Amino acid sequence: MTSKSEDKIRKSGQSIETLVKLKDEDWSTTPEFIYGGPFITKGTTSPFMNTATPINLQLQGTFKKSFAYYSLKDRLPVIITKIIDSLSRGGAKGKGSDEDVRNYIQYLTELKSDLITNKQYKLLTVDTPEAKRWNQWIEDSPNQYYFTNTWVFTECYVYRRIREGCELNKGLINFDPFEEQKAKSFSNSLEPMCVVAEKVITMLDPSEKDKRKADFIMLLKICLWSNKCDLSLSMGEEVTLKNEGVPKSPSKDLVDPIQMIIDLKDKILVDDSSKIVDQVVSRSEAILKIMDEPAAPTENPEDNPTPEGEEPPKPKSCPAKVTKPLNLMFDIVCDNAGYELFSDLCLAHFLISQKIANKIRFHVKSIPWFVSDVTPKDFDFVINSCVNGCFEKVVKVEPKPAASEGQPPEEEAPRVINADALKLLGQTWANFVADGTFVVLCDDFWTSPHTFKDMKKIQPYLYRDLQFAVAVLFKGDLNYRKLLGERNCNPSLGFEPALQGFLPAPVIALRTVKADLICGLPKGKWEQLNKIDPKWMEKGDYGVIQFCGKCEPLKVFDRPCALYGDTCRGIKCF
Ligand SMILES: O=P(O)(O)OC[C@@]1(O)O[C@H](CO)[C@@H](O)[C@@H]1O
Repeated sequence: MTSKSEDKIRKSGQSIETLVKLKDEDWSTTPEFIYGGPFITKGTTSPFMNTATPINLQLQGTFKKSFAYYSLKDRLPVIITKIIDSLSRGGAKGKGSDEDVRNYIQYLTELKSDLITNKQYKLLTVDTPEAKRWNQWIEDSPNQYYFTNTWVFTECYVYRRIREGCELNKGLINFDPFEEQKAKSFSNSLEPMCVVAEKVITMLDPSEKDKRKADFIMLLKICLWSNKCDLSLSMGEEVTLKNEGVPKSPSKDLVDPIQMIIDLKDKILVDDSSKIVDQVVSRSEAILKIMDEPAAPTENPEDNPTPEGEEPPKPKSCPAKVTKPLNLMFDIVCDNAGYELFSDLCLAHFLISQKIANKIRFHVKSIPWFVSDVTPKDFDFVINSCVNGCFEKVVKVEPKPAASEGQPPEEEAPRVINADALKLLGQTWANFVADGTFVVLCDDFWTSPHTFKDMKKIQPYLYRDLQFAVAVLFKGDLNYRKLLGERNCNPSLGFEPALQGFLPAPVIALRTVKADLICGLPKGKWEQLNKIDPKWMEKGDYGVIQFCGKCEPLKVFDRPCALYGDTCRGIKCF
């Protein structure tokens, strides 16, 4: 494609399909595509272009120099192949019958073939309301081919299909093809978990302002770097902080996430952590004040006279009319299980113990997703495994430099790392789950192909739920892509405009960079990093901590009764 036509696309801001028409519907099944990768063929207008994603367009597999193209062509097929291999080696033993497993293997083989030959999506065949919604989204989608739709749509579609293969085979209905990898990744991360747990224990007593701020910032950074532990980027290969290397650690034998914060200081490209702490704390205090105000009665007693001798009913508001939070809630839209979820739980615990929140809502995925994303089962698994954690390591500590010249360096006693603190935290988290301080939610929107600017339209109830939060923390790269509408915006565009109107509550993003889109960089930084390493956006070596404090005020909801039938009787709210 010429730079002139790139310019045209850039300026028009239109989708590529409106400009480059696929003339031949069957182009994707030509030998040129199947046997040599999607090359541009003579005489056919190909949608593939030898460019990176042009600015302001959405990421999609047609841009051959983009991570989307590489991911659809290589990474995702490998992930499917690995499931097939594991099933062939008995990976679903005891879960489904031999026939179930055979069917699933066949289903996955077809799915992989459809993906690599850029076929048109097939509709889901399971008969559930959620699958029907998915089919509607597919049918409404202007482009229904794997490489020519947006990358996020296709990826989500593939994971939804991986799930459908289980739903279609009775014995595999509860089967998670990634469970084993997630469990392994947890046990391989016990060391950094024990190190962090020991530190977190020192952050839980009520503390003065400066210490509280420093601890909050440290936890944000621990949570940021925990996003390196993502099994989809590694295509299922083991990832722990261990293989990330901790260059200058004083005790080299230890995987120490606290030291990592210092070592990776320069890899945080945008750091709003101080602003996050200040604004979250003051919003939490402001909400607390509103919560303490007496509730205005919402009913007219004359309409419902209390029978003589009975206590008048306590005024209850229709949730649709509630415009002030009833709890100090902090929401975490989770990403990966294992060490990453552990770090999120540490932050959540800190927020509760410092009374910045009194309830944490964890939003997780209802189905296995992007290999290592948290499901409700993983959530329980991580907490239970912390409760039962077993680990001990004696680490040699580097001697301190000599106090004065001529003196030998001061020997340090070895450090013993064990799971005592981890168990204690795990037990408290189990109690928090039991008493409702920690709530696990899994709205289907999180496993839909939609980006967040459309949440209000597609899933208005979820949007409104988020509006009650002190802040909403979005973890990881996929959530980041969805926050930015999967759009390759100008890298120096501010975070707020990049969100394109998605402002339910203050938004925090903690993301290690694993896809080629970003916002909020100082001018010139993106170009400078590209010169050092053209692939810097695909490796998770850099991170951003971004914040948008602007949010939509909570108003009376325009959909009173559909959802709240139990509490909302007719047009009157009690
Ligand atoms: O959301 P996460 O776990 O941080 O990252 C998910 C991820 O591995 O998957 C996508 C490609 O499949 C990439 O954008 C990203 O690298």
